[in-house]
Amino acid sequence: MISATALRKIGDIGDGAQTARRFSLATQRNFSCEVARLAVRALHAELCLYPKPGLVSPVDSGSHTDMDAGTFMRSMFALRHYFKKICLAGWRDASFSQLKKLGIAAEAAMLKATHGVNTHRGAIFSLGMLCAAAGRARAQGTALTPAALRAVMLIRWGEELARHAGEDGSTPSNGLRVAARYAVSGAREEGALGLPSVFDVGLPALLAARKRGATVTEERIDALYTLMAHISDSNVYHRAGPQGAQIVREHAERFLAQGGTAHANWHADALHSHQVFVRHRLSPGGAADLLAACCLVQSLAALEKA
Ligand SMILES: CC(C)(COP(=O)(O)OP(=O)(O)OC[C@H]1O[C@@H](n2cnc3c(N)ncnc32)[C@H](O[C@H]2O[C@H](COP(=O)(O)OP(=O)(O)OP(=O)(O)O)[C@@H](O)[C@H]2O)[C@@H]1O)[C@@H](O)C(=O)NCCC(=O)NCCS
Ligand SMILES: Nc1ncnc2[nH]cnc12
Repeated sequence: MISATALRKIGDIGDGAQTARRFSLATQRNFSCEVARLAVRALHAELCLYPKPGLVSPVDSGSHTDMDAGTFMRSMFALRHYFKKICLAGWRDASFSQLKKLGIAAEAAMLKATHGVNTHRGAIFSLGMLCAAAGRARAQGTALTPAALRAVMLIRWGEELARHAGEDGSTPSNGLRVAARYAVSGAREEGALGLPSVFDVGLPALLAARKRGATVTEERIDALYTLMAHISDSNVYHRAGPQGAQIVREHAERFLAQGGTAHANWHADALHSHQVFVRHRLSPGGAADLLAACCLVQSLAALEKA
């Protein structure tokens, strides 16, 4: 467990209350609009990436029969106000229960837009917490670096996120059912630990690919496969149990062992995985959400440099 003092040091966090007063309402709104725009762009980038094994893209619906790229577009459109609101809430030092209310309302907006299909529940949670952390960081005059975002999230909402992970939830979810049946962790534990799969797994993979000169598509494909190899995706367990999770891990590990997108044949290999996943109805939706979260963290850091 990282101590609060160490986290403060990483985040270089100043006196939040005093710094917050220096910003006008218009500044707060403009910043929140920009963060919301980046969040929607991150979801769009994930959707457009192809070939993603078993996942929906503009090319096809992968392992899904109840949704396509249009469903995701409607969901994204419905979520844009949520990302702005949760960023502003973070700026204004909202409690976790206030953030949760926004998250629950966003889930309802998503379900209305998609006629009951869960397109982005994981993203509402992880990208929502990142938008709130970005707002809080900016209010405190803290840079939007990945380390600072994580530190701000854990310092301000870490305890409540940990409590949320231990709660049963008012309505049973696929994630809770999977956790009870297979004793695997999922989105709740990710949140409680400050999104380690984003900061310690996906983001380093994106950066490593960028460093070797990969294209944007290639760096995102590498990050997606790295996430698939590392996380317990409750969507995969829910649909196909531990055997399905084993198939996902094997494909991801093989792809990465061959060098990922640095391998000349990566596109054909990814297409092959896509076909196998569709045959088994596998869909690593949790990894897809976390990839979008990585893209958001990357663009927030770039915003800082601009
Ligand atoms: C904390 C919550 C996210 C609730 O989580 P819970 O554990 O209760 O589980 P789910 O409701 O199942 O939602 C979790 C979603 O998170 C994604 N996910 C999966 N594994 C991981 C992981 N290891 N790390 C991070 N994220 C993960 C995953 O999202 C994707 O899967 C979607 C499809 O899922 P599902 O509906 O199961 O799929 P189908 O196969 O279509 O199901 P059926 O039709 O068969 O039923 C896909 O679209 C991706 O989005 C999981 O879905 C959070 O919901 C919560 O607490 N909400 C309340 C609001 C709140 O507190 N907000 C806090 C402030 S923001
Ligand atoms: N592209 C995608 N396909 C299926 N499920 C997802 N969950 C998040 N993104 C997804």
